[in-house]
Amino acid sequence: MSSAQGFLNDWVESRVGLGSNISNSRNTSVSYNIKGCWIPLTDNGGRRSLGSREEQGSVRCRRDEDRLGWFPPHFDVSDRMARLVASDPVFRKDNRAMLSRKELFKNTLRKAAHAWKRIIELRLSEEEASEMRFYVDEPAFTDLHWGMFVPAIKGQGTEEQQQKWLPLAYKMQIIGCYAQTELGHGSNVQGLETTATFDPESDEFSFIWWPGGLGKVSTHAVVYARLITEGQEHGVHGFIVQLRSLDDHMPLPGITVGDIGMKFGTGAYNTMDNGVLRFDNVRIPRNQMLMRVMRVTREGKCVQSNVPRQLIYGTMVYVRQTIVSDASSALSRAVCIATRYSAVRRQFGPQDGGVETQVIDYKTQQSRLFPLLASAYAFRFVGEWLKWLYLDVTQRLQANDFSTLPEAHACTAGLKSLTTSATADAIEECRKLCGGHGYLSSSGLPELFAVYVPACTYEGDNVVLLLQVARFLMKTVSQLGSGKKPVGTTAYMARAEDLLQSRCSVQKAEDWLKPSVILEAFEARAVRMCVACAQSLSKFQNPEEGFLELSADLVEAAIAHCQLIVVSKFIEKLQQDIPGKGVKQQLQILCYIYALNLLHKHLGDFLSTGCITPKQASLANDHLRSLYSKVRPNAIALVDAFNYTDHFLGSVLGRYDGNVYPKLYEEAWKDPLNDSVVPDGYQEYIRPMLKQQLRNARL
Ligand SMILES: CCCCCCCCCCCCCCCCC/C=C/C(=O)SCCNC(=O)CCNC(=O)[C@H](O)C(C)(C)COP(=O)(O)OP(=O)(O)OC[C@H]1O[C@@H](n2cnc3c(N)ncnc32)[C@H](O)[C@@H]1OP(=O)(O)O
Ligand SMILES: Cc1cc2nc3c(=O)[nH]c(=O)nc-3n(C[C@H](O)[C@H](O)[C@H](O)COP(=O)(O)OP(=O)(O)OC[C@H]3O[C@@H](n4cnc5c(N)ncnc54)[C@H](O)[C@@H]3O)c2cc1C
Repeated sequence: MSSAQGFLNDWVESRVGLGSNISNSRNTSVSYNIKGCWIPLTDNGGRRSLGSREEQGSVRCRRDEDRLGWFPPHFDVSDRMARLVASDPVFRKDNRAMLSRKELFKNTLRKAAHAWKRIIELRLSEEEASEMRFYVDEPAFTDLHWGMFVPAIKGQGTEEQQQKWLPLAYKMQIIGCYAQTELGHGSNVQGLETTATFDPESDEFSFIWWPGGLGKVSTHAVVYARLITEGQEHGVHGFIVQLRSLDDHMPLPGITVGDIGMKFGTGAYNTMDNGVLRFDNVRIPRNQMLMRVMRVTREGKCVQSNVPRQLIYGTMVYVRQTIVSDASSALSRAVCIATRYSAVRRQFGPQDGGVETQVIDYKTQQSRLFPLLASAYAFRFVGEWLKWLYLDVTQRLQANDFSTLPEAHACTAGLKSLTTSATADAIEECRKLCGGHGYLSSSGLPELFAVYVPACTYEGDNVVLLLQVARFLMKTVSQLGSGKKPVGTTAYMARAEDLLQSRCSVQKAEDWLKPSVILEAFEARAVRMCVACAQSLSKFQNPEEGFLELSADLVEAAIAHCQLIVVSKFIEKLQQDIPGKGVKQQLQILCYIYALNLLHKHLGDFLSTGCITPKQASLANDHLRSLYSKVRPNAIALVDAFNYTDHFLGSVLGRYDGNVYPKLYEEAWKDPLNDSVVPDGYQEYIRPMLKQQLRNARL
């Protein structure tokens, strides 16, 4: 169930918004707030001086009373929380790269405690608290507590277990993590070696285990282990295990726990205490096994409930869905920095010695940057749709309708994989788009990359997840002749026969402006790649062997299917009423850029499957180029629309006021190396070397 349910219900009697001390005003040349983001379309050719906000025109900001479609975050909430965080010195983050791991981690604890205090003081709603966590912008143990520990108990615990554990978790009287991965097993959950053996004599389990989880904070964990009762194995299940004393935080007997050490980058994900945990005959009461899927009786008998055992993986489905929306946020942030800086940066220029050219005006810059801008919007829309799909499946599960679970699994797995891979690559591309200054820590991009890139691995390695999508697609294809009609995101496969034959109708570049033409090209490509894989698979006597042999092609087919989902949800979004002068038109342009850029990048697929001809590919490319010119005048407005504060962006290059160079200079002097003019070590190392050379020279 969504974390939107029951949150803090036990202790917050009424939910009130923030007090009036937090400014909600913002002057800008605006027209429309779409899904919590703001599109202030400019009328000055997009070349706003990047001056202070007060210098911008002050057309009244239109609120999103008539919000559209799937569940957009409230703009007001988001804006208020961003400002609340930005104005609070405890949430300062510009010094992260300079801190030692211990200082960094302690500072994270301080921020988490302060955030919790503010949440209580201000009686924040769940939505507000969640936005606050977003703007604090620092991975912390609380993410796992709220994001995985609580959902695991909600999804896999019985009513009775929920009543016992959730109030404690909601009040943070216990802090939990999600301990599933072992030293030797992450992707292969069924291969976990940790065992939970039921001992009917004492009514307790014993564990031996090695997890990745929270190394320094959690008092409890949901631990995944293979259940053994009466000498028989019953698959992997979740168990609530207390790790540390609630009095002095010392590990309980039989438990060895600690941090796994520094990870990629400075700052970045090192604010998180990923941990190592060893159990040595730890015993827990029987009723601490999460028993919604399977119950163990007092006698040690296993009783299967009517819910599918895949529900044990339910927490991962929930988190994968949130990761898709997070991808849009991380990507929009990098794109905002790169776009603003590209408008400030000038290189080369007219031969007559006039002002140099803004690098954003180079077609190469546009062809690298604008597809990323389009992707940020595309991922936002698909993320909102996925949230809807997730809520829908959870409601169905409650009514014992499990029919849409496989699709929900395939969509969350596939879109998590697609969007995180694209976002990680995009952040790195944005760094390069900012030239040398992008490599500076103060650009904000190196840390953003370092903190973001593990999203390609956690919650399921991206390739492993695409193979899950491929499995689902092969099943769908194999059922095509059986009368079972594919539905939801695979509904297009019902038209497989037509799509296998269809010919793209494009004759001139503008024909690529028809959503139906784009959709059909993506559908035909996906269906043809899936059917080709299915045909190759059918040649193997052993399907599992075939699956392994063809896995690289299957991954490509899964990507084609997932890209189709993103394109189709973008197009669907545009079929809705979108108020605001010119907004829909801008989004349409971004939609075409998203789709045609994918087509260009994956031309091999489209050509080799015969979906389009080389001539049509060339027309698509011509059209793509012309679309970049249409985005250019509004590029700054389209990134201002994300409404990120300078605090959140954490980037000198992405500053709203465009005052990049003086601030870069200022920032450089803040480095501890510049605390003294002559560096520490001069006397020991530099001086003797120089003197030696002097002596040698004299000789
Ligand atoms: C007060 C403040 C409030 C603030 C609020 C704060 C909110 C916080 C927001 C949340 C932020 C969260 C941050 C998260 C940080 C991330 C930290 C990272 C955590 C982790 O990484 S946890 C560990 C994750 N581990 C994995 O993902 C492992 C990946 N492996 C697997 O998922 C599986 O093993 C597998 C899917 C790859 C294969 O499994 P298995 O071998 O069992 O499966 P089969 O291939 O045999 O398939 C069996 C059938 O089951 C179906 N299936 C598989 N998975 C699922 C699923 N998840 N759901 C439904 N069905 C599933 C398969 O499709 C098969 O079906 P079939 O019909 O039989 O073919
Ligand atoms: C920052 C971070 C935070 C994490 N937080 C948590 C947490 O809170 N709780 C938790 O339990 N875990 C956590 N994890 C662990 C994470 O979930 C796993 O690392 C992840 O699921 C990948 O599993 P693995 O490490 O076993 O990779 P592996 O499966 O060993 O992957 C290694 C390579 O093998 C390939 N591969 C694996 N299987 C196949 C296959 N069947 N076919 C083709 N290729 C394959 C992969 O594509 C990859 O290239 C975290 C990890 C990171 C990096």
